[in-house]
Amino acid sequence: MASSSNSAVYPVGIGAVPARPHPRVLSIAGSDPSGGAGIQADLKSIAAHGGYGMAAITALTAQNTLGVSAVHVPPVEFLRQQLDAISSDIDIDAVKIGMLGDAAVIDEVRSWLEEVRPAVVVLDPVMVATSGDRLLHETAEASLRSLLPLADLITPNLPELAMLLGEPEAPDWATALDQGKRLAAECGTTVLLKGGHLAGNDCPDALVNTSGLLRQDVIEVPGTRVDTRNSHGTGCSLSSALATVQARTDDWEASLREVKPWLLQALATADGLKVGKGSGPVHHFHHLEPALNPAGKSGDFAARLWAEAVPELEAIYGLAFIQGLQSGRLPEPQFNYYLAQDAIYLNGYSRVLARAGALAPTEEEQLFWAKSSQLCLEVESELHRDWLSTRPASTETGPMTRSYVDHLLATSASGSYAVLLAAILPCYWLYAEVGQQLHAAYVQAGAPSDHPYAAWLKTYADEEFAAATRKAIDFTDAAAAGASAQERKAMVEAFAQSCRYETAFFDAPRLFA
Ligand SMILES: Nc1ncnc2c1ncn2[C@@H]1O[C@H](COP(=O)(O)OP(=O)(O)OP(=O)(O)O)[C@@H](O)[C@H]1O
Ligand SMILES: Cc1ncc(CO)c(N)n1
Repeated sequence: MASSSNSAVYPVGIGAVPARPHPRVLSIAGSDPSGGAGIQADLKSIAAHGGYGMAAITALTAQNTLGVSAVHVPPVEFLRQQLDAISSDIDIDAVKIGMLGDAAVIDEVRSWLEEVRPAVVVLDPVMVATSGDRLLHETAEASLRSLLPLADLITPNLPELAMLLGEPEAPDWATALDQGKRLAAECGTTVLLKGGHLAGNDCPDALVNTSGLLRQDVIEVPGTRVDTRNSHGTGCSLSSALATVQARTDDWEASLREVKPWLLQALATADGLKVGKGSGPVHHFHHLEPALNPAGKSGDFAARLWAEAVPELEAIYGLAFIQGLQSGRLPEPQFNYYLAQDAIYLNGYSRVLARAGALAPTEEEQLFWAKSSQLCLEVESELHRDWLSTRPASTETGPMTRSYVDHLLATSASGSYAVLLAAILPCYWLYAEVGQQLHAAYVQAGAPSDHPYAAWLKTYADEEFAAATRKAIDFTDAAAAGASAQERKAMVEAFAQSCRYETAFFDAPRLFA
């Protein structure tokens, strides 16, 4: 949770380049109709990093996750028309260059680059697809070499690195680093060495520049290999993400450190996309999926419950209370009302959690609920000590608070552990989800210190609470596995009802404060 919010920080302007929250990024690359590589991957990757993506198509491929079956390179005059149409109208903050196809295309791109001189140029020297198919005509390799000095960053994989130097492929990382240094010195640019083609558990990358442009000649960013065959388009995705982030940070090391965890997570979640029979694409937008959403584990009861929560979550984000909490424009009496009602609610919720402990079938669960019950009371007294002691707020139980707690108490009186857990869960799950989003939005806005609810928002994204939520989800899931069909139906109803109360609870300050 913490890392995803870190990557949302937009620096306020480092070096000479002002921070641009939505860099305009152009991909000059080939089309992959199956969507995993080429311009399709680039546009997703640029958007995933907050950029505005554009694409001038150098070549059309007919390919899928199994391989490339045909390549068509349209007349270069038409590529030039695309490039001119863009640059005559739009200021381009960064360019990513991918598949070029043949020497005529390379010449055209070189002539355009020399004229337009975009601030950031990342060149991914694409030669061979993951499937082994050629994407650059063999006779164009020398032309490609002559394009390298026009780039700020080159991102070869190990076979491409070897080809650019005219040497055999590096058998290990040390040799690759040595080759990278020589290539960087030869063409006077920064080289990003990629470890994807290494054998073994590690997947390191390294920025190399021997002319003093970096903090040191070699900056290595380690990575653990993700066990997946779905890595189609990782190179495209990485280079376009780097171009986008670099336009914001003007710092290659910072850019790589931001992009690499995103790419690793995109690989780690790739299998869930279920695209194609071969090497499928990575999941560019994994960070938009609720972190606690168990959708990947199809068949799980929790996923069934989550489907009930999604519309409610959307309603919550639409509430004036939540929007005001996020923008800081929420009237203070509403905030105070919310805090006071939350304290009252936590007291009732604590009793319900204690009941779950009493019904729990295992000691692990009994302990978890007993501890959670206690924690609730601690948070209640903290609310009184730190927040409510200095704020005027009624101590009367509001109508929504009463209804919600009554619903929980009634469910606990039914005696079914499984149904009780389903009723308990939304308070964890929706709260964790909303808290995480609110906190991420606050960080993304530059964590303004004059935000009246800053201190509150900071307490929201709590990894320990997220971990407890995951446990609560797992216990509910396990309870459902042993429940009758009738009980499972009651679980869904109890869960959905609590979700509705969660929304109503957030809306109550507007109505009753
Ligand atoms: N299985 C993996 N686990 C973790 N990281 C990986 C994995 N495969 C590739 N990477 C990372 O993905 C990026 C691309 O590396 P790679 O060497 O595979 O480039 P490439 O061959 O140009 O990619 P492509 O597969 O798109 O042709 C690098 O950051 C690399 O470290
Ligand atoms: C169009 C296109 N560009 C790049 C690659 C490299 O992954 C690919 N497979 N297809």
